[in-house]
Amino acid sequence: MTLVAGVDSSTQSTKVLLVDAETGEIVDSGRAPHPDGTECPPEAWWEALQEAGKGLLERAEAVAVAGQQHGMVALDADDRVVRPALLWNDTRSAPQAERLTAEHGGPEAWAADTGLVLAASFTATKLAWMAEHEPENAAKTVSVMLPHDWLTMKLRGASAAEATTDRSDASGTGYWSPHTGAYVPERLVQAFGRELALPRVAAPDETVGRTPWGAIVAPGTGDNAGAALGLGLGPGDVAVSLGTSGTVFGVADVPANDPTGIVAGFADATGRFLPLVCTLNAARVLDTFRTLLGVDHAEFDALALAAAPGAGGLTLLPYLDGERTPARPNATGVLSGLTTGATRADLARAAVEGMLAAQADGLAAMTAQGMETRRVLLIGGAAASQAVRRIAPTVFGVDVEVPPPAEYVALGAAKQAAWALSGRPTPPQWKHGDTERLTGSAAAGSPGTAVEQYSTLRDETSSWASHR
Ligand SMILES: Nc1ncnc2c1ncn2[C@@H]1O[C@H](COP(=O)(O)OP(=O)(O)O)[C@@H](O)[C@H]1O
Ligand SMILES: O=C(CO)[C@@H](O)[C@H](O)COP(=O)(O)O
Repeated sequence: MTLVAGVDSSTQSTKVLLVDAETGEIVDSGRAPHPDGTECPPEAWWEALQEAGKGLLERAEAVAVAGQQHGMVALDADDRVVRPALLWNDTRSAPQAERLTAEHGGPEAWAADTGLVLAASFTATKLAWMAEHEPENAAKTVSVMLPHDWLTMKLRGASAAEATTDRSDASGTGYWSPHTGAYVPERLVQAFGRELALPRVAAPDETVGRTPWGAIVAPGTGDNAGAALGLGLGPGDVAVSLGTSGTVFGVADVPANDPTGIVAGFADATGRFLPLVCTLNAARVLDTFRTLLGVDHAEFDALALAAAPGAGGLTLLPYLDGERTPARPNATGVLSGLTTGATRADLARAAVEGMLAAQADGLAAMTAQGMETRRVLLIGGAAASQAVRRIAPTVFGVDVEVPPPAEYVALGAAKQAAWALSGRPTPPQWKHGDTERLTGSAAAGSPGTAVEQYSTLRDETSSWASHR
């Protein structure tokens, strides 16, 4: 049996899958946690990769790394990390996002040039923040790359000069064009004040190097593009991924061009495109309320499912760690409609409904961008929640399909590794088990539903100074 390994270096942990290259059957897996926080020394990801991949990686004939998008890994002339990586969910560069947008052509020009309207998540704004706030670190920086680029370089034992990235992760920087497939050096200079060495953008199925044990290394990819590849998304398929981030995405033949900035014009891992909406708050919203209620996952689900739809009028605006969609980087959560009649069950239900309603906004934005939605697939850590599965169709107003539980990002990375190893023109078509289909009754947005409660509160709070 030919084995390949797929790595998902995501926000909270590293997951490694060892997979049969022919069938996609998962033979073995490992996992290791990452430190908490919105900045992280890249060495911690490398240690987690060693731990999660112990006894697995050396058995693989090909390896690929998918990773959390956008994180700024800045390196000096000796390829040493200059400062802890600023992650996609770090909102400190929101003022730089606003300034760069205003000073250099406005949202339309950025969307046309880079597929993105700048938000604090994107790498360009993090570079601008470092240039403004840490001039000594900025002066030392000679190259910049993304988490999966850095890990891929480490796996190959390569130097920064030899480093590679892929289209999907390059498309989340703010200095790469999905239209031309090339970097846009002027945008990088506008952000950082000067040029920097950037990783070469490899072809989707390229072999970019070898590991010390002789396995081939594929280019890797951003985590959402990894999930799209792992799921084998086709026309009309839209994935909703509930990890630290909540993401709504599908594959397309042309890049999105959304001057409102809600839908990002990313590229995918196969040569196509990946329109995507991202919220900063998803699985951790449930973690926070679960901890406050002092219950485990199963007890939390039972509570949420015991409450009536609408949670007795209790409504959560789930922007606990600031928010990207809508663009409220300094926002905090808001709980509205609290009465003496509120129950623990209402509180759990409000958390689930508020988190899902924010994703419903993402689905609506994808439709507004012309993305056809024939099937909604629910994945990510919080898709394991029975409450999320049962409540999602009622909040989204459409049936939801849950694929068999798996780490689809790591599976996508493994599929890319198998593709590079095979030398074939297209990725392997691995079969998954059957999806579970869940049906809801309430239509999204109709009066009295969670979406209506959420959107009213969302709009009412838009004028709050703390939410602008
Ligand atoms: N049964 C469950 N119910 C709700 N949330 C869950 C459940 N199992 C795991 N999670 C949550 O999923 C999250 C991790 O998901 P994951 O997709 O790996 O995140 P990330 O990709 O951001 O690292 C954690 O916040 C965890 O608490
Ligand atoms: O910023 C984005 C997408 O634009 C996030 O989706 C990150 O890529 C992190 O993903 P998770 O670790 O939450 O899966």
